[in-house]
Amino acid sequence: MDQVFIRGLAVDTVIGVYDWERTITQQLVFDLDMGWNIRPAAAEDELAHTLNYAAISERLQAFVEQSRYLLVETLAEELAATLMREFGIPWLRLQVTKPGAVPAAAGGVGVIIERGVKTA
Ligand SMILES: Nc1nc2c(c(=O)[nH]1)N=C([C@H](O)[C@@H](O)CO)CN2
Repeated sequence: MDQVFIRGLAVDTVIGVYDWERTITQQLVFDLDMGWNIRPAAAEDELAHTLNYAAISERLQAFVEQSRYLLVETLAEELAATLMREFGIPWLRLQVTKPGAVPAAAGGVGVIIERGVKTA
């Protein structure tokens, strides 16, 4: 299956389990791979036939900015379900990185989820 992707999309939001985290915003970084057959869009050179990564990025930013979850797990699940429903995405892989959470972890910490069905 072909994929449309978004890498390193940074969004500030309220996230975290500790009291001090409820009073500040922190940066999260999103990497998203979305299964899609891109051949129809390529054949007709037509945006309407593919996943519009700009529109999906905007929706992701809006969703995350207004969210107030404790866990990155919950945010990932709810965000994935929302994007799949609204954009008709059949399969996705979503990585949510919380860069500042563990200072010694230079590459950040977070979760990766895959949801939906990846067809050939
Ligand atoms: N698996 C997870 N572990 C932790 C989370 C989380 O969301 N998922 N969150 C925290 C704290 O909020 C942490 O980020 C504060 O530095 C700890 N572990």
